[in-house]
Amino acid sequence: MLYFLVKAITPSVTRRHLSTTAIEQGKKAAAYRAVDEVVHSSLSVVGIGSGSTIRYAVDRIKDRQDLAHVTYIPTSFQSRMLIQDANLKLGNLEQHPAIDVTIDGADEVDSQLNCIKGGGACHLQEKIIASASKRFIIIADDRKKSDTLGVNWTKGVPIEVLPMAFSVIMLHLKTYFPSAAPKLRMATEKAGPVVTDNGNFILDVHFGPISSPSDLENKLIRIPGVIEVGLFCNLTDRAYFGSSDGSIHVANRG
Ligand SMILES: O=C[C@H](O)[C@H](O)[C@H](O)COP(=O)(O)O
Repeated sequence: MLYFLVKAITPSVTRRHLSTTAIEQGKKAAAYRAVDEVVHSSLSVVGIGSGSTIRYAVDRIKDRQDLAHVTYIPTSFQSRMLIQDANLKLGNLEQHPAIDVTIDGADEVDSQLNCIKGGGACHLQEKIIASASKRFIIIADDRKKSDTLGVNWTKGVPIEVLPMAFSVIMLHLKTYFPSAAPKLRMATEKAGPVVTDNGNFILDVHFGPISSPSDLENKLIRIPGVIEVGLFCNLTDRAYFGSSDGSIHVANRG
């Protein structure tokens, strides 16, 4: 009996383990290459994104003695902790409103390098830091590459909203986009909704394939109470997509 049980369980466990490892290898390869190519010792201020991929970029940066003088600007609580734990110089936007380069992850990236971001609810600060950066670089495993936003990332576009406005915004969204099914993002280890680093709520909204991300972004940002939309249009200069075999696809904005 035990033999059959072990036999039945083993293959799926192994497959899941392998695929997670493969994804992590892709993230790491993209992050290492991006740091090696874009974070030069001539830079003074570097923005650090949020999420799981950026951890590898910080790992690579902390091993570089020639980057010890650089000040790093975080995009979230998580990113601030990463900078501090790596003993890198932590800065803020008040002191450094102009950033040389920012590296960040993404949930989906289209062929024009427009992105969906905010899977970790960090897109408000990320977009502010991206807008303050001379160069904005995306790192991701190759699952994130897509022809059209909304196809690979099926959790919806994250929208950060003022808490007192969330139900009004949901009503507006249902009126303007009847099939969008906006959902208030709920926390998993806390009762109630996810509360962002800025004290706001997140709505995840399904628009299907997004043919014109910047038109959609412009419509959504005009809804009163919407603070930021997780669509990053015309911001990314270059994207590094890593595969499990270590190969990397580099895409530049045309
Ligand atoms: O809110 C989170 C950020 O936008 C992340 O950069 C994005 O979700 C990608 O995260 P990961 O590197 O974990 O895929």
